[in-house]
Amino acid sequence: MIQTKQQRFTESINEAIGQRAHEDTPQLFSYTEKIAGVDQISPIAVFQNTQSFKGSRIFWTSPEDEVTLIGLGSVYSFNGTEDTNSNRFKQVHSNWKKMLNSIYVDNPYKHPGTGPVFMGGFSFNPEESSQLWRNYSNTQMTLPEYLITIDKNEAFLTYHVWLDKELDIEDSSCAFVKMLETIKRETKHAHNPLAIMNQQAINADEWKRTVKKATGTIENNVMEKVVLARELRVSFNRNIPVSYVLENLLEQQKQSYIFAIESEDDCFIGATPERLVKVENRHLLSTCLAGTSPRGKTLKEDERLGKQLLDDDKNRMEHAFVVDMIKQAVEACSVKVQVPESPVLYKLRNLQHLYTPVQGVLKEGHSILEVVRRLHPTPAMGGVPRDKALTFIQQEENLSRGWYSAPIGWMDAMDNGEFAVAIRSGLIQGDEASLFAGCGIVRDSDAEKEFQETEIKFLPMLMALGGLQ
Ligand SMILES: C=C(O[C@@H]1C=C(C(=O)O)C=C[C@H]1O)C(=O)O
Ligand SMILES: [Mg+2]
Repeated sequence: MIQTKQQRFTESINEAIGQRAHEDTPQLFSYTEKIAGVDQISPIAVFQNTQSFKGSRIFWTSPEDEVTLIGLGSVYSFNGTEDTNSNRFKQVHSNWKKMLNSIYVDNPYKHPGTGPVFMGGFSFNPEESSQLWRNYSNTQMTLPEYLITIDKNEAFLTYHVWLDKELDIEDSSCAFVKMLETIKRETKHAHNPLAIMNQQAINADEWKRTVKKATGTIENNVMEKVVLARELRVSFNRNIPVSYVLENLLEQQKQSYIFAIESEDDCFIGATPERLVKVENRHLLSTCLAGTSPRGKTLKEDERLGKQLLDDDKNRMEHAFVVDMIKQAVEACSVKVQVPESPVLYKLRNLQHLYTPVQGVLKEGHSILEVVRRLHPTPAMGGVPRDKALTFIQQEENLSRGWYSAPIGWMDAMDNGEFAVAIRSGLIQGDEASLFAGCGIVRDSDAEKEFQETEIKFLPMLMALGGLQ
């Protein structure tokens, strides 16, 4: 079995070398193999058993259909230089298309999320830079050395290697086969729980004053909605093991995307319920998620809170701004757009939201990144009108958002992909973490209530860090 695999690999790489334009022209080889026995693969075990790639791993699991992508290492990374929002997505798109032209791809499976896949994310604001987010570029997309794709009953391993003078075919084929074995290794350890030593809400009172200022600005008809966020800096008794937090998030937040993006010594991690856009075989799905209530302690209370949320004018208003804008953006690049008349509830472990899906079929010649470019930031993260709200955020929020509330995700060579909005998230730095939470401020917002809303939005991350039971 192993021998056949090695043989197919060697034949393929030799074929790629034979077809290479010139020895001095850089060329990548992309090779995908199906992995037998998907039930023996645990995503968290894969993460734990690949410590040698620490600092350059990307973990991604989507909620309902549970597609898992794990990227290890990097053979090519694109760090954008464009500082306008619109240009950076265009820049990534053209860079990716150019890149794909020089990759020899052996992927007989053509399954979404296999073969060459660009993974990573963006900052909320391309013009912002800060000490806190020093290890994350404003645009950072990576072609991983290894990519493990798990989709329901199928799993795949994709491997990338440069066909250059340093290439040793024997070494490469051994490394590939070794990774096939590593993927199926069991997890070994149980973690000791973490203890919170200190927890500091950054500028909490100032944040409430800013909310009041925002409602004042809304009353003066300068804008209609703005999303304001704040930071909680938490320190622990020891270094935070990423796989421990990841394991907890996977267990506790099943309705969310679970992600971890390592960069050098830091890790941006979270459980976001918010899909920005998914494209599979040109079918497009986006999500409007805004309007929030806690979960009830009993079924009865939960249903009462849910009904209250559905009937609440203030929350419906927060939500409607998002639906209007996403519908417009999706219509600009899709046909057959479908949007339900009214929202339904989307229930998470710690809270519930108003939810409206937006579907369509992406027009020929349009890419997922174009949809991201049109959508980011939606009024669920920025506001309405966008420019007024962004100016308010920039001038008043007093926070380095970094990658919080920004698009993260992946795209493949077949124009499939998925991006989520990175909320319910935190930046892990050694034994400390910065957690972020925000909420939509509209005319009827009350500063104290909005503050409480951000408190419950910290819960998913606090729970996963072991700070709450
Ligand atoms: C900004 C966040 O969440 C957003 C704000 C919401 C609201 O104000 O009701 C709900 C979901 C998200 O669109 C966050 O969780 O940090
Ligand atoms: Mg809200």
